[in-house]
Amino acid sequence: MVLVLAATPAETALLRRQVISSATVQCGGRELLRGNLCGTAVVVGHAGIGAMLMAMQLTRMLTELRPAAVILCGCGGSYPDRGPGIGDLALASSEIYGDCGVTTDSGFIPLEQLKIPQQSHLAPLFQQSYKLDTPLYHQAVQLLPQAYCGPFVTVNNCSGTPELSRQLQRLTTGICENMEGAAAAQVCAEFACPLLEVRGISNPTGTRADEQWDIPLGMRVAQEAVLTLLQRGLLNP
Ligand SMILES: O=C(O)c1cccc(C(=O)CC[C@H]2O[C@@H](n3cnc4c(=O)[nH]cnc43)[C@H](O)[C@@H]2O)c1
Repeated sequence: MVLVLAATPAETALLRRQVISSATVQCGGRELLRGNLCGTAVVVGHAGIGAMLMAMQLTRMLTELRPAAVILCGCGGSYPDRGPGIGDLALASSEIYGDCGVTTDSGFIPLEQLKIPQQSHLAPLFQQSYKLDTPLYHQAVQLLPQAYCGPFVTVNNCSGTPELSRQLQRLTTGICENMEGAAAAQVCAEFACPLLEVRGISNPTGTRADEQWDIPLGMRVAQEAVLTLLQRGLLNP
């Protein structure tokens, strides 16, 4: 079974309409949809917005459901001057915590570079980025040749100004900003569960101008990509 996961229900509405032989299952007091999507056994669920809710809900789901893999889908922002534009599809080769660290007069210091003692036998090590270039990712790259592929950046503080946007792009070389991916990658790494992250671009980062945002389009593009992947035999070669 594959767990198809998004932050919000709007990001799976199209997928849920296509699930057949469906039944509702409970996880942590929330409803998930179990069934068959394009010939693949799936559970479709939602974590809520942001890294904390993603970590909490995904931990529950992996513990209770034990999926063979997770596909995280949703909308995301694209950094200026690089890669995808609105309505394009993006696949994550890695996930980076973009704003975990310290902002100083001389720039941003990633948390991983601070001299905080960590003891892995007592607590999990903090890791700034997670590689997602697994066999699942490489299969998806082949099945979705139109997709932009590269690092994704997860933030709590979204880049609503051109300055912050450019800074994050320069520091990370990311192609897509979001609020959940690195947390999903961290939890999946802990559980040794393969993760694929697929996002449709809903907006450029650095602007809040309404005419530059199309959230329904970003959500649709990501879901259509999930359908294409399953129809083309991802996980069922
Ligand atoms: O109102 C704003 O200026 C604003 C800026 C960034 C994001 C939001 C959201 O409400 C997005 C929440 C939701 O969508 C994903 N998402 C979509 N675009 C972005 C983005 O440019 N930066 C970060 N996250 C984005 C995100 O994964 C959340 O689930 C509002």
